[in-house]
Amino acid sequence: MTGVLTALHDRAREVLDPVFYDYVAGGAGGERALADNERAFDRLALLPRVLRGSAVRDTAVRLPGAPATAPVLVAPTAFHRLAHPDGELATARAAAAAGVVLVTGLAATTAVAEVVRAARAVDPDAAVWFQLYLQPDPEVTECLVRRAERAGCTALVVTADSPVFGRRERDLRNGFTDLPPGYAAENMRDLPGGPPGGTRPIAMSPELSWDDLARLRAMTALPVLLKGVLHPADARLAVAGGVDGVVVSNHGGRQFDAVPAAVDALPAVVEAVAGRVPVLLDGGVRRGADVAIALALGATAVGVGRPVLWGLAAEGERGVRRVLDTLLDEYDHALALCGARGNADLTGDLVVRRGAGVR
Ligand SMILES: Cc1cc2nc3c(=O)[nH]c(=O)nc-3n(C[C@H](O)[C@H](O)[C@H](O)COP(=O)(O)O)c2cc1C
Ligand SMILES: O=C(O)C(=O)c1ccccc1
Repeated sequence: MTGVLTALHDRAREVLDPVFYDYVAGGAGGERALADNERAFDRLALLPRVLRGSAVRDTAVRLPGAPATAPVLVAPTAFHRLAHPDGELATARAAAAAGVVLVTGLAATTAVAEVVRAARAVDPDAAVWFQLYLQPDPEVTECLVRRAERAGCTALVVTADSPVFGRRERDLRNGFTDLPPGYAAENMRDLPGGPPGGTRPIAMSPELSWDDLARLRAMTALPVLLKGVLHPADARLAVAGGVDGVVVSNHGGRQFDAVPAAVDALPAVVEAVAGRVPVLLDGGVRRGADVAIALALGATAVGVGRPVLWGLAAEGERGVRRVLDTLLDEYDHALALCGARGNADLTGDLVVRRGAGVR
């Protein structure tokens, strides 16, 4: 029950300011979607094949803007310096050392150029992607894209599940609305229309449309992934709009309480995308077996959000490294126990509903 990730979570709860702990741990509304993300994995089981394994298992995946890489990514999360003084620099070093793609966020407390530099100092081939919210002013968006390109990011992840900010009852109760003094969203510094040397607030807009995605698509040669897709029709529109990947996500249950668990939304999106681009998933991944379940259901890779912040808060770079290494070790072990020689042997017939029997 209490694996490495649980222990790091417990430690993070002890060391963090309770207001920031709540910000990370919490979700929108009654936290039903938050709880369901993990519970949905608990409701699924894997049906191993026997006598067909291998001593060496091929866990590498091909993703846009990344060398052959592990099937686990660091999902974009805000404000790493509130978890640990080394902030995003520690996360970047740990991800690079583990061979994992880091998706650094628009709301990072370290500028993207510094994040990429830290990752590349560990591994010159380390892949860092940049997550952004399309800003209502296209000039601001363009400036952010150029910044990510110049920094050396190899893909963009556009988060589409936030037309408005989620109602997070813990944050409302605690009065947590923004970064405390002394911290800033460094990627928002020196932008058109903003104060010289200062930062602009990150805007969310309910008026964004597929035209805005098309404008971004035309703005850059970098691969673009669309994050926060749950409806299969949106997955089809995204592929038609030229995206290079789709991320099935409910934002860790932080946006809308009424949505299903990410892994429950995955199969329909995989079917709609029909192999045209990779489908990624995040939300509720806590064990290597969860990675295996998601891949068996058709995901190419999964993102982890909160566990990375727990590792960071508990032990800095070392804690993030422990989170990622544990998930990758557990995943390799799950492959062995499934009789899989690699990711490709994880097929849909291996996934059954726990408690429902096997047909
Ligand atoms: C504290 C925190 C901040 C987050 N900030 C962002 C963000 O700025 N942009 C974004 O696209 N997703 C953000 N997310 C969502 C994550 O990218 C991811 O979808 C989610 O955490 C996955 O669920 P998990 O925490 O269960 O792994 C955030 C999540 C957390 C916990
Ligand atoms: O907290 C979040 O989930 C999030 O996505 C976000 C977005 C903008 C600023 C800070 C956090």
